[in-house]
Amino acid sequence: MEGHLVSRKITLQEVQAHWPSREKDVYKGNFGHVLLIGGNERMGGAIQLAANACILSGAGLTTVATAGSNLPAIHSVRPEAMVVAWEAIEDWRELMANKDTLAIGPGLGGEPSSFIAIMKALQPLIQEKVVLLDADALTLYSQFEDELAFLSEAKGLIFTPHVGEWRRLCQEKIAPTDKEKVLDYAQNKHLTLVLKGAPSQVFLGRQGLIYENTRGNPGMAIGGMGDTLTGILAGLVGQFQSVDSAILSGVFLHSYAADLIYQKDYVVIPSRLAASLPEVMKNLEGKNV
Ligand SMILES: NC(=O)C1=CN([C@@H]2O[C@H](COP(=O)(O)OP(=O)(O)OC[C@H]3O[C@@H](n4cnc5c(N)ncnc54)[C@H](O)[C@@H]3O)[C@@H](O)[C@H]2O)[C@@H](O)CC1
Ligand SMILES: Nc1ncnc2c1ncn2[C@@H]1O[C@H](COP(=O)(O)OP(=O)(O)O)[C@@H](O)[C@H]1O
Repeated sequence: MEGHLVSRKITLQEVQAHWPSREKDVYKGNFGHVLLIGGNERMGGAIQLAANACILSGAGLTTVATAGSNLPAIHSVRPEAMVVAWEAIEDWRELMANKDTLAIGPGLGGEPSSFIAIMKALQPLIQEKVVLLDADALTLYSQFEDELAFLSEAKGLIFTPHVGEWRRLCQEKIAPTDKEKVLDYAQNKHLTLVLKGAPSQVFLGRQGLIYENTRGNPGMAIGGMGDTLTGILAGLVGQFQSVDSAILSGVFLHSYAADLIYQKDYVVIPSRLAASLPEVMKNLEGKNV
């Protein structure tokens, strides 16, 4: 039956109540090292947007693995990022070993062999990692689902499809409005599923819960907005007590920051949204220093 399950709401009050404050003596190692993988020669902007949002949402350290041609652009826009050209990577496992969160997909392109090589390198490390698949990585996942079943053993597994990617993921078998079946899908795969839309829904497969976002606006209908969400989510994972609270808070933060811009602007430019994050997060923390 469609729409049978009741969703909880992700509200400003709830997000504010659980927003973490930074202790006085923290250092970058307390907030996670994120590895972002994506950005082929044509879509370097996608991984750049993700890296920008990841850093500006407070990740302790951010490393980007991308096509070599993207390195100068990323360095010049976000010197805080460490950047590795994927042509030069001889051992993906070594690169992944000291990273806590891996986000794969923005601008990756659809070429299967390098994706499978990355996934094979990840397999022995899977239980220590939080893994987020987005964009082209979701399309590739839908083609190699059986080989990638090991992903369910990850410390945290997050998929962030828009409706087009969702259709591919479920082989057109589950309507995005059929919450019961979407939750079943997330539960079977031990997955936190962010089904992006207006509004976005979050299916917490490991807890059997569904949340609906209460923010977002039509100014967000612009390329790069999902890449920005991926950066925010990856950036928050190392800053929250649990993966699920980071994802719920991140989905809210993304659209809340967009709503603040939409009050004045007709369209919400993704890099502008990212630039506003440190201040918006400070207000969500709500603690006077
Ligand atoms: N600056 C850049 O380099 C950018 C790169 N991008 C990258 O472009 C690649 C392809 O992503 P796309 O999403 O464009 O293409 P996809 O082919 O993955 O998805 C688009 C298809 O899904 C359908 N669809 C149905 N509902 C949809 C919805 N609510 N939102 C979006 N599509 C919906 C569309 O009609 C279309 O057929 C990704 O790697 C992405 O990261 C984009 O994010 C745009 C910006
Ligand atoms: N009309 C809208 N109302 C609310 N949120 C929207 C609207 N349009 C887009 N969004 C949000 O913007 C983001 C778009 O993501 P996506 O389609 O993956 O972008 P891209 O692939 O170009 O980076 C999602 O988080 C989605 O929820």
